[in-house]
Amino acid sequence: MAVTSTSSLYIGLRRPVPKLESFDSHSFFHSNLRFSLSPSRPVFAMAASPKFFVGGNWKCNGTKDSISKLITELNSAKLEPDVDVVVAPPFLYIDQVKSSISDRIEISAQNSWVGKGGAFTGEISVEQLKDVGVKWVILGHSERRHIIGEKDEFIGKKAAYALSEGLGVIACIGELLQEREAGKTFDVIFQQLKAYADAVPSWDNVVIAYEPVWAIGTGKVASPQQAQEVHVAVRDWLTKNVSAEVASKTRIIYGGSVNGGNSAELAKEVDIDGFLVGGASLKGPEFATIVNSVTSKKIAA
Ligand SMILES: O=C(CO)COP(=O)(O)O
Repeated sequence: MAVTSTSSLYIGLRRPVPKLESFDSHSFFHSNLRFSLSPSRPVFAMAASPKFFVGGNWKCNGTKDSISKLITELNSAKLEPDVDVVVAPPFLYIDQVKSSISDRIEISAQNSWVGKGGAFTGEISVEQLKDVGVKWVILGHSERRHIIGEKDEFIGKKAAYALSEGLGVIACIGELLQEREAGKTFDVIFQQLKAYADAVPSWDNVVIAYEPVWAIGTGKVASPQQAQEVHVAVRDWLTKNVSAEVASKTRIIYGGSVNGGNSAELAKEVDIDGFLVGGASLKGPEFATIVNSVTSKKIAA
């Protein structure tokens, strides 16, 4: 079986397995072969590992000058090749970013209109985003759900429309602190997932971003185990409600207080396929460190 430098293979085994020096709690490695101990990627589902994906969500931050400085930092950063790297500037600066950032980095929008453009004051259409070279859109972010009031069904429709026009969708899900404390984390994220699943015809261009709301902008990052537990649940939900193939192929990335100091530990978890980064994506060198945490997934034998 061919193994390329840009893909690893997961060969899942069910726990328990003997503890060896080269093991962490979820996986061990031999060259490009990846042996997963995750029940979510079982032995019979041998599949190429999804490519690591790191997005920088700049939110409503930046000026022409600060963005120009950030682009200079990103353009000179050494980024591991085996990672999809995406930045999401505010709409107003997309053109500036597109015309000055390295082709290595793709552009995402932070939102898009639910259908074709027209008389929708203040909105930006998918067609317009494509026109200026945008490849991705972040949808269902908790700040749009909880501050602006966007609902599951509306978000699902946006995702379906963006996908139908050829944009990739970074589909956010995540629970509030009180929902976690009430033991409702899985109910909430499954309901959010169902709204996407009911609307989208295909998951080919979807990256799921699990962003617990209590971890966003708070400095309280989820522990690697907390994030892994939810990512496994998401993958299991996809297996049962969409297909085993979609469950195995879809990138599930984590967001919420990710920084250059915690990304490597999080990246070791077998079901964490990358990150959606807020505050730390505004600093070029730190964002590069987070992108490069993909190396902690690859331990040469
Ligand atoms: O909301 C986020 C990314 O979309 C995460 O934000 P922080 O990394 O600032 O916590």
